[in-house]
Amino acid sequence: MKILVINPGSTSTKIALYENETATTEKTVRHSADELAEYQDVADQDEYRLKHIKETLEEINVELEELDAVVARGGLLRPIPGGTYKVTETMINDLKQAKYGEHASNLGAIMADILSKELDIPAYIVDPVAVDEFEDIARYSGLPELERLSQSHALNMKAVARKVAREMDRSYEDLKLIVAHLGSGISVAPHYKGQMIDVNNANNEGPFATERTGTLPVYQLIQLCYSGKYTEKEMVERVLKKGGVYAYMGTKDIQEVEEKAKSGDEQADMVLKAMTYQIAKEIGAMATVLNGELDAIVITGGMANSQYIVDQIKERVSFLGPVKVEAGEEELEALALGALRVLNGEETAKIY
Ligand SMILES: Nc1ncnc2c1ncn2[C@@H]1O[C@H](COP(=O)(O)OP(=O)(O)O)[C@@H](O)[C@H]1O
Ligand SMILES: CCCC(=O)OP(=O)(O)O
Repeated sequence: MKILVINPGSTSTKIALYENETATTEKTVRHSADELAEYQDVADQDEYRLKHIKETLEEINVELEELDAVVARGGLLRPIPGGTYKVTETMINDLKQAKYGEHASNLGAIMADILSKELDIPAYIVDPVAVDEFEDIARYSGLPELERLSQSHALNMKAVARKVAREMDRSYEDLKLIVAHLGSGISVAPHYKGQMIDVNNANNEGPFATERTGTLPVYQLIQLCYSGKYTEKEMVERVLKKGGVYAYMGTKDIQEVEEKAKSGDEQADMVLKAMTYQIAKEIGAMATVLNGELDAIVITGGMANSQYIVDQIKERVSFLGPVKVEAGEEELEALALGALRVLNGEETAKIY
């Protein structure tokens, strides 16, 4: 089985070719803020990103016709259980309208659908960002009409949690973990015996991140919304794409900010310290969801590559339990294996 794996992130498109369980190629195409700024909506980037995917296949001498299936990271859909889903028209309609929000992962199913129709092969998504395993108590926000939504890095958090469980010689379904994914957005989730029973919404709650504000002071936010300074679209962009580290430092490159901090830039140092302070606070809050009983805290995602960032978080949370670092992400493999389970008949694809 030759499976094309597509993972569209906020700043990159990760592409892999799998031959059964083995990755024969993995490539990350980085997209600059200027390139992406040309597109009004996330869904408009489909042809631009597909061009990069097709060029990658050409570089490795793979004809499109050789592919047996395509699998992609799933986006902001209605809240659904985890698993592998067939890409369907209903799913595509919700994603194109951004019915549950704008996010780069919405492009996964959209691009997989185009290729699936072009090549007459099946298309799937696995553990999309909309995976919802909340306990009901976690759904309360404080206003009945605003229910909290589970929108997170579910795919990577679950894949990494399983990996850590294997390393601990335990089963994921036996463990109590807090997993913090530090990417363009940040998710901090308590995993209780294989279920992600709470998580800050990585789009608009919790710590500020590379490009996102996270939780904001709500009264001041209302005042800003009604100040006449910004349209609704501009406010959404400010919260999702132009907030967080970017708003303070004018860059989404955390390595650049770290270098500045290390060379004595006080603003850079404070911004990183404030972000790691908020991440540690969120981990502390999630520890209460597990009544303080946890087997490990797992730090993962792109920013987990930074010892500087990891050390600052560890300093504040180590008292809660052992901290394990799984830098980067396991998303491409998790996607490929999710598709393979369906292609091999071990699992039936769910319908959205
Ligand atoms: N070595 C590193 N040190 C610090 N930050 C890093 C490093 N590598 C990647 N990052 C940061 O990680 C973030 C991207 O993480 P990733 O998990 O790939 O996210 P996404 O898929 O959400 O774009 C970016 O903000 C990037 O600057
Ligand atoms: C919306 C949740 C997923 C998320 O934030 O992903 P990125 O960090 O890749 O933007």
